[in-house]
Amino acid sequence: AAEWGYTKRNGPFTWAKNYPTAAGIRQSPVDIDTALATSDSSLESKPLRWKYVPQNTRTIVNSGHGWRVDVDSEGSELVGGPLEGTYKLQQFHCHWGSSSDKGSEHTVDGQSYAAELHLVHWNSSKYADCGEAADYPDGLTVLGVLLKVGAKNPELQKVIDLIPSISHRGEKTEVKEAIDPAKMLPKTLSYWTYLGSLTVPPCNESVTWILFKEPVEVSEEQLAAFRSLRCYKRGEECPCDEVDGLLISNYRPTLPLGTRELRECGS
Ligand SMILES: NS(=O)(=O)c1ccc(C(=O)NCc2cccc(F)c2F)cc1
Ligand SMILES: [Zn+2]
Repeated sequence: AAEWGYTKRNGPFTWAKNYPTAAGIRQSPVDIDTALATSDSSLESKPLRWKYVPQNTRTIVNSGHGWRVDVDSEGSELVGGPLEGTYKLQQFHCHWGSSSDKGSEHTVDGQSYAAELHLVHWNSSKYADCGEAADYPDGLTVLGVLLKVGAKNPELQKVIDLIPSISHRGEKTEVKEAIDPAKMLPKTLSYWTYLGSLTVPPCNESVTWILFKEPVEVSEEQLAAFRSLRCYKRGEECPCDEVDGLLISNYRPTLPLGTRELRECGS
């Protein structure tokens, strides 16, 4: 079957054909209607806490759907807030648009941001690895960070510097200069949280979403670098009808929150 992607032919509105879960009732992303959010004292009482090991960021790969930094989960942990048990960092990646007026996956009161960073964690208290965890409703937690145009982001610059060496799908390279995921998080830790899914096929409904309220800055040049990735393999012709196979946009439009609860912690 034609590989899923973000063009008319293989984009988000076609995914349910090969991935029926994509048509489920616990899908992500969603629009955060701030008026609907309920503040929850139990969230306030258990602060979200994380520990990352910068030296454990191993490789960066062009997945064909964007860049992804794979991490050695050992030594990392995410606890507290809405979470039960301990979650370990598996990878982080980004979503963006063809221009900086769009590109985030979650929107806030209908407003899109220029991009969105996802730090993907799996429940190591209950499951053996990320792949197994992805099959359970409490298996994964993704920390989402909204990115807006502004100053150059020094930590993300370490990713940008590696993009030329992973220009085509399937290419990967060692991350030599340690990238500290903690440095890519906003200063204030207020967040919204709800139960959702992977935002790409197979769209497993196994993600506790934690989306920070405060956006983090990234420069136009850095966003342009993201869009220079290609969605096809070196030596192959471009399959996608995207402008010469450039990955100019890789965000899924929002799905209905439905009857799901949206909670918030912090102002
Ligand atoms: N954008 S996001 O943050 O919601 C997101 C997070 C994780 C993954 C992932 O792990 N995919 C690989 C994967 C893992 C387990 C099972 C699978 F089928 C699978 F494709 C994809 C998207
Ligand atoms: Zn993502």
